[in-house]
Amino acid sequence: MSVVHLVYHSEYDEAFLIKSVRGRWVLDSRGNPTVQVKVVTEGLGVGVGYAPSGASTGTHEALELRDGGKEFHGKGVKRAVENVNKMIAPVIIGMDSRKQYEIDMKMVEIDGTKNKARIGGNAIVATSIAVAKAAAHTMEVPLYQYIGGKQANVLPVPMLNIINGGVHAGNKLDFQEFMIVPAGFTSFSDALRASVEVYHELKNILKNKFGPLAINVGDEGGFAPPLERTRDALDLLIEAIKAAGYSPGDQIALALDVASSRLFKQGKGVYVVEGVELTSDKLLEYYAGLVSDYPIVSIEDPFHEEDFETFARFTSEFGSKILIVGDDLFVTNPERLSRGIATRAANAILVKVNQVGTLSETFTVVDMAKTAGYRTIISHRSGETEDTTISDIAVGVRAGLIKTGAPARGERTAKYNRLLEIEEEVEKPEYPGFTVFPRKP
Ligand SMILES: C=C(OP(=O)(O)O)C(=O)O
Ligand SMILES: [Mg+2]
Repeated sequence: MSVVHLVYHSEYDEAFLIKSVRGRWVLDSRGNPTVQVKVVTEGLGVGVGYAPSGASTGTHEALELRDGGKEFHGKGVKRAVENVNKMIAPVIIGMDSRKQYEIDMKMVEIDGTKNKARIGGNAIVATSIAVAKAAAHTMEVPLYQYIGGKQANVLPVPMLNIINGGVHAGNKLDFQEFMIVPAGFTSFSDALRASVEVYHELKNILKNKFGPLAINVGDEGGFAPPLERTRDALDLLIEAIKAAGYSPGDQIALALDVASSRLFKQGKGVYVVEGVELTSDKLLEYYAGLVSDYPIVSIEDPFHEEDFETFARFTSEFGSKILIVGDDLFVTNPERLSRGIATRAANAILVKVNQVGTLSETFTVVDMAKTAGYRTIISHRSGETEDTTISDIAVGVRAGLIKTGAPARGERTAKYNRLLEIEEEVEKPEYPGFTVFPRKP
């Protein structure tokens, strides 16, 4: 049975017909242009969708169409916006906004490429989201209920990236994300409050140890201190959790996104970690050491995006202890996920709508993952906007987990704030805590 069910009434109702579709460029959190689409229905339901943007993108993601040339240093989205207004709008105007799948497939069809390169994944994803929001608004239901029905009441466990490294920061940390995971609480709001307290303790610790420059932040709002070693970053997280009065492992655990495709040297077939060349076997041993020394509950992209084999070995050895998450590995793509399921490459998937390009394909992936017993983590991108759609998706599909950066910087806090609002709105909010992980560390 499908775990995602868009509330859909088949009767004809003029109110849901799409009246207008308008694309424009707006700015994202890195100061780059991105695509915004506004869809209005005949019943005057309004939906606004945005394309987020990654920095450590997977090779197999839907293509983000950029103009090249001089404007915006080549990052302009004029063509993508034009594609919304000239290619997508004429086709979907007049369609029933509740027919998400048909609309998404229409866009896939007129694009005609495997990776949405013609119209642009950015044009398509912003439209897909705007359509769902316009339908929900017309129906006068919140988006999470439109996606998951009245019974959608599970708030996700947040994974908060509070030390940034890799391509998201200007420091020398090889790993991209050092996250705290407040799983030992009974509600989302308590978990978030505790995380914010840890964030502020970390800020004090960093300032005292390294001076005020150490509290500059990276792309996702986490601090980007002048560290070089993974263990030093993890030690600081433990220190901050304790300083805030919480118990590491029991109340607040740790998680990593290695984003290891960026550390992999193709020609030599090795990873460079802290200046040392490691084979995939040695890297696996390195992770084993980290898992035994720290209360780690999840490691994302431990191996590069084509290495299903070592992923599978790691999962068979550590899958009963931690989540092994495929992000660049799966790129929210049904075909790559089925390969992962068949080869037992992981036990969790990072879900980013813009990696695949439409809501319908995203829901298919979530369904597939859940059916295979995989955990699902709904995720932001490092380049974000004020859009809060992922919060509603996380609740709507009962994802259980969300990854949306530090609890600072407006484009990240918007998502947390939306979840606080949803928690108050639903009748019996549930917070899954450690049940979404194989075990408490
Ligand atoms: C959120 C991430 O970063 P980006 O958006 O740069 O891919 C990630 O790698 O999980
Ligand atoms: Mg990642």
